Amino acid sequence: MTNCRALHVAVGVVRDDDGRILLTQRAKHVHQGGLWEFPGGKLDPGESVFQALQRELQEEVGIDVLDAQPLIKINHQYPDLAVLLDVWQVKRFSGLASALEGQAMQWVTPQQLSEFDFPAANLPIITASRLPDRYAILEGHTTQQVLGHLDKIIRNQVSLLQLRIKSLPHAEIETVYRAVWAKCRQHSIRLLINSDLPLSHATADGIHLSSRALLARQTRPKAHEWVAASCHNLPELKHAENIGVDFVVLAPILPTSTHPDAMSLGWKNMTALIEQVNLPVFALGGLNMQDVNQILHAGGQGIAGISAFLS
Ligand SMILES: Nc1nc2c([nH]c(=O)n2[C@H]2C[C@H](O)[C@@H](COP(=O)(O)OP(=O)(O)OP(=O)(O)O)O2)c(=O)[nH]1
Ligand SMILES: [Mg+2]
Repeated sequence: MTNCRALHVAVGVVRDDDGRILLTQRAKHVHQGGLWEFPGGKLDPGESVFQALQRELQEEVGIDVLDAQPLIKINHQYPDLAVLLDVWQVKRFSGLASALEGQAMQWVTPQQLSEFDFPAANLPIITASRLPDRYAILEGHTTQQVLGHLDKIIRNQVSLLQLRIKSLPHAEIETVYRAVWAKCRQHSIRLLINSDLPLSHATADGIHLSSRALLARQTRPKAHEWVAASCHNLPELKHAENIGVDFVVLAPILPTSTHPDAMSLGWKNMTALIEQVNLPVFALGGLNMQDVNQILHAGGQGIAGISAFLS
């Protein structure tokens, strides 16, 4: 829940043309001093987050933010201070970044982020900055249909994929997995395997827990680089956050053609739920690419979908 007395801070994830991210080091004597951070600072009275972001990045690193979109909101209670970190992804900027306040500054790859010491609130920001705004879910009734869907997903430049294939005949699952994994490696797509599939020893980039599998666990599954989970309500979201899941899919947001009568959350409940966890949340159900902007402004990481990427 948003804490009204929390210090509202605009934070920028700035990337250069090679995809490296800008980090600065906080001065020794300030709150969270000596730790590395994404540049940014407190909102002035009456300022929007975007205006504060523009001002702070001009003051701290001398760049002009031309375009930015929300990435994630973090509510964090430090022993001495509550903060609301409103983290935006800078899409376009002008000027050459330089450390205008005498602070150390570095451009680092998303992989290198884990080598730096950040304030405790920053872990989900780092995760969010390593994730795209689209998460495709691969389904299909036949091997041919699944592989056809995968080709369309690749053409739509999706870089994060869940192998779900629950509608596929059992005997075909292993063969389809092999073909999908080979294509994912070829196209640099991160692949997560749904925990309900009989593929527990298969190699992939991670595991996607069904909500049932999520609730059955008290700890994060080991030996997976990425752990995601399906959630439908606050207890599931909180459980995912508590056991250290990296990101979640929240569903269903809108009614779908396959489940027209199922209860859906709607935009308002979705926004309220996302606000209560510090996790990257993909929205799923009845959504299409035109909805991405609304999802981002509601605090979500982006859109997940089975059919959204098949056009
Ligand atoms: N900018 C930034 N602040 C962060 C991050 N993580 C995190 O916990 N914080 C906290 C530390 C501070 O309590 C607060 C940001 O305040 P700040 O010291 O940057 O604010 P400011 O730039 O307006 O500073 P000043 O003008 O008062 O010197 O948010 C982060 O990644 N970036
Ligand atoms: Mg600052």
